[in-house]
Formats: sequence, structure tokens, C-alpha cells
Amino acid sequence: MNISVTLLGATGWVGKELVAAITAAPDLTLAAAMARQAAGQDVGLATGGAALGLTVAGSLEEALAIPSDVVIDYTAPTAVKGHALAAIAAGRAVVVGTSGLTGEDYTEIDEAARKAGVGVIAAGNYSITAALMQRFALLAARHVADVEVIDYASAKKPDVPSGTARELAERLSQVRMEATSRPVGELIGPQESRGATVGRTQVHSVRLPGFVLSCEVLFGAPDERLSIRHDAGSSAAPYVAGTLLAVRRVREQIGLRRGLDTLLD
Ligand SMILES: NC(=O)c1ccc[n+]([C@@H]2O[C@H](COP(=O)([O-])OP(=O)(O)OC[C@H]3O[C@@H](n4cnc5c(N)ncnc54)[C@H](O)[C@@H]3O)[C@@H](O)[C@H]2O)c1
Ligand SMILES: O=C(O)C1=N[C@H](C(=O)O)CCC1
Repeated sequence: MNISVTLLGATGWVGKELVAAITAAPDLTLAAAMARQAAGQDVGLATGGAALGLTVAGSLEEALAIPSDVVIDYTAPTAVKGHALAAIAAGRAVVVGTSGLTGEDYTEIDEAARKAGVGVIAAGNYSITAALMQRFALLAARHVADVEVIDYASAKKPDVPSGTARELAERLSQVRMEATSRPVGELIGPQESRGATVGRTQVHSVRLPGFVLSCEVLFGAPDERLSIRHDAGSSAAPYVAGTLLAVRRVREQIGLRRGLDTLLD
């Protein structure tokens, strides 16, 4: 069955790749696309491809006025929550790609989705290999008590920690044992040196030129260490397949599902 899609953030780094992938997929139709600065232009031309005969919507209201099954959001951390709640209120299933949402934001989105009877899938990272990192880390956390997360991104990334690191830390916190390291609140010196506590897990964010997005999970045990690391390259291609997998699966559920690895079985 064909799935019609509304894409928010269509002219962005990830959005452009998704326009090409959705229009090439025989089971998907790009019903609407929003990008404020390219409003009124042909979506295909605005994203560097051939004309598609679909005009870019300049606002969320305009985009949601066109019927679709699923709304994808790859916009900005400041905008995504409002977009998701509006799409849910319009009866659409939602795939969240944008980073920056907290656990509390997701609780609110889950409640709204359950009330509306629609599904939402959110993944801090839609790359298949990043999902595998999360899967391996969750397995390791059942056996090794001490774990911390290092989040590396470009100097320009506006949000902290990355969606990848935040989701990983929140999920590790649900399964991990008590750390054996001294509690952060009992340390001598600036507690910020120990990073941010996300759930029950310390996250250390590095923002430097030369990085795109990397995430490292460090496990420590007496006289040994385990590190599991994901490094993204410079293109947005790795996020496309996972996002489209979520689009194809999101209408099977009601409420929120977090983590691409939960779709991989
Ligand atoms: N989950 C994942 O796998 C994954 C992968 C890559 C990027 N991301 C996240 O997705 C988000 C977008 O990333 P990007 O690199 O494509 O960004 P980008 O800046 O290249 O593109 C953002 C797009 O959204 C639009 N936009 C920005 N602010 C908006 C607003 N307030 N309202 C409406 N539209 C708005 C822009 O015009 C643009 O079209 C970021 O939060 C990024 O961290 C997540
Ligand atoms: O480039 C970004 O920004 C990315 N953001 C996601 C995150 O916050 O984890 C993941 C992929 C790239």
C-alpha cells in the first residue's frame, strides 16, 4: 500500500536526501514538503534535482493542509516539538529525526499520540550502524556497571548533547547497574568536569571543527575497558534508510517508540 509523506525541513542537509529517496521509492509518495526560505519553488528544483511538480510550502499550516499519512521532521531543535504536536493533532503519524528533545518532551508527545490514536517513532540516530552501537551498548550495560558516553560533534552543532548521545544515555539509564565511581555531588572541584547527568549516565560533549558526529560509549571494569564507537561521515546518506524504515512501520503502532534498534529485529 502506498504511504503519502509530508516532509518538514525539505531543503536541509538530510531533507534533500529524503526528497530524492522518497520520490524514488515505489511505495512512497511525497505529498507535501515544507521549507520556509524556498516557499513557492518546485521541491525537486529547490533540492538540486529535477522538477517534481510539487510546490514547497512555507509554513507548517500550509504543509499540514495537504492530506498525508506520515509527517517526517528534520528541522531544528527549537521547532520540532511544536511540529510533532501539530502533526499529531492533525491525525498524522510522525517520524522525528530532529534532535534536541528531552525525555519530558517525549512523554508529552507520547501522551498526545495515544490520545489521538497515532504512532510516533523517534530515533536520535537513524543510521543502521549507530543503531547497532546502541544495541551493543545496551547489552554490555547488563554485564558491566560503569559506563559513560562521549559525544563529539562539529563546532556549529546548536544542540547539546547530540540526539544520539541523549537517547543512548537515557536508554542505558533504564538498564544499567549502579556505578561504582564516586557520586558527582560528593566530588571536590567543579562538578561540570564530570559532564551532564542524563538519566543516571554521565555524558561529555565535545564540540570541535573537524568532527561531524561521533559517539563513544566507554565501559570500565577492574583492569579492563570496553569502548564502542560510531563515527558518521560527512554525508547525510546514512540516515535515509533508517528514516524510511520508520515511515514504513510507524502506522503499525499507537504512541511513541524510541530508538531505531527497536525496529531492527
Ligand atoms: N536522527 C538522526 O539520525 C539525525 C540525522 C541527521 C540530523 N539530525 C538532526 O536533524 C535536524 C536537522 O538536521 P539538518 O542537518 O538536516 O539541518 P539543516 O539546518 O541542514 O536543515 C534544516 C531544515 O529545516 C528548516 N528549518 C529550520 N528551522 C526551522 C523552523 N523553525 N521551522 C521550520 N523549518 C525550519 C530549514 O530551512 C532546513 O530546510 C538537526 O536537529 C540534526 O541534529 C538527526
Ligand atoms: O549533524 C547533526 O546534527 C546530526 N545530528 C544527530 C544527533 O544530534 O545525534 C545525528 C546525526 C547528525
